[in-house]
Amino acid sequence: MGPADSAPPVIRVRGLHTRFGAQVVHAGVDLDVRKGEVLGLVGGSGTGKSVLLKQIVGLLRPSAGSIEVLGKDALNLSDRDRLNLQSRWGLLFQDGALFSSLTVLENIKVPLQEHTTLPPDLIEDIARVKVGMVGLAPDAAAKYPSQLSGGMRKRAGLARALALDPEILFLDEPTAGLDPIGAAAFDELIGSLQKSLGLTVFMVTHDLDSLYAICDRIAVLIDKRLIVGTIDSLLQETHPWIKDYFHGPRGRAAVAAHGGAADSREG
Ligand SMILES: Nc1ncnc2c1ncn2[C@@H]1O[C@H](COP(=O)(O)OP(=O)(O)OP(=O)(O)O)[C@@H](O)[C@H]1O
Repeated sequence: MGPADSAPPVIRVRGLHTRFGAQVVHAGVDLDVRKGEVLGLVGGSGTGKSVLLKQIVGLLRPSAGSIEVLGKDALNLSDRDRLNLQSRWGLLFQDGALFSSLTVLENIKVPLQEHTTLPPDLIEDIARVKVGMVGLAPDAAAKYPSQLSGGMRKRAGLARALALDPEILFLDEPTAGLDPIGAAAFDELIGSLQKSLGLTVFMVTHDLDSLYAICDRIAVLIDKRLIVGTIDSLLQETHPWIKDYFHGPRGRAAVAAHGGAADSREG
């Protein structure tokens, strides 16, 4: 069931360094994201998770190192190749980042209008399919973002991220701001879309429930580098931050909710 270890990585980061003035954020980050896996990126506040995501999608440039996405050198792309690569991933930021002056349907149409030459009626049909795909009622299509709940806005943002049938889905704190039931429903939606569409998912999160529910592997940003493993392997790590994170009260609650066995490993 799990993604094959032998498949070439969809995202490959090597020797990444990031510096903002005197502040060093990353000092030798290495990462392989495998095709078809859900990788969760966690770490303390301000450790550089969002910066890493932005670097992978080309919104920020690292100080040194290499980033390959879908076999392309993401730091040295022509404008044409960049546009082409951007059409192969979907991006969902925390608040959905919808255009407030456009309806849900119009928001979903934007990437189709920007990246394809499909006729308007086909774009309309595709956008309506995406509305259904993320579990929004058909009448949500005509609403403006301000008329939606936080959960609906996230779903609309997800529909837009899926507009071009991407190979990779990037999510930054997808469940932030949702109540536990809404967050669990959103996790379930991402998990089922990932399976049915064969997506590779790269997700920055603070949500331990999300890690247990849908992540195949977890990358922990710690001491300016990444430690990558499965939940089971990370439960055995001795680094104090990782121990606190997975064995602390929230970690125990997540284990209890998802039927894991962290406590038995603590003794
Ligand atoms: N464009 C930028 N210019 C200068 N400093 C930046 C920039 N973007 C981020 N930083 C700094 O880099 C550090 C890492 O920021 P980042 O947003 O990646 O943290 P994070 O791990 O996502 O944190 P959180 O979990 O709190 O969202 C922070 O100290 C932040 O202030």
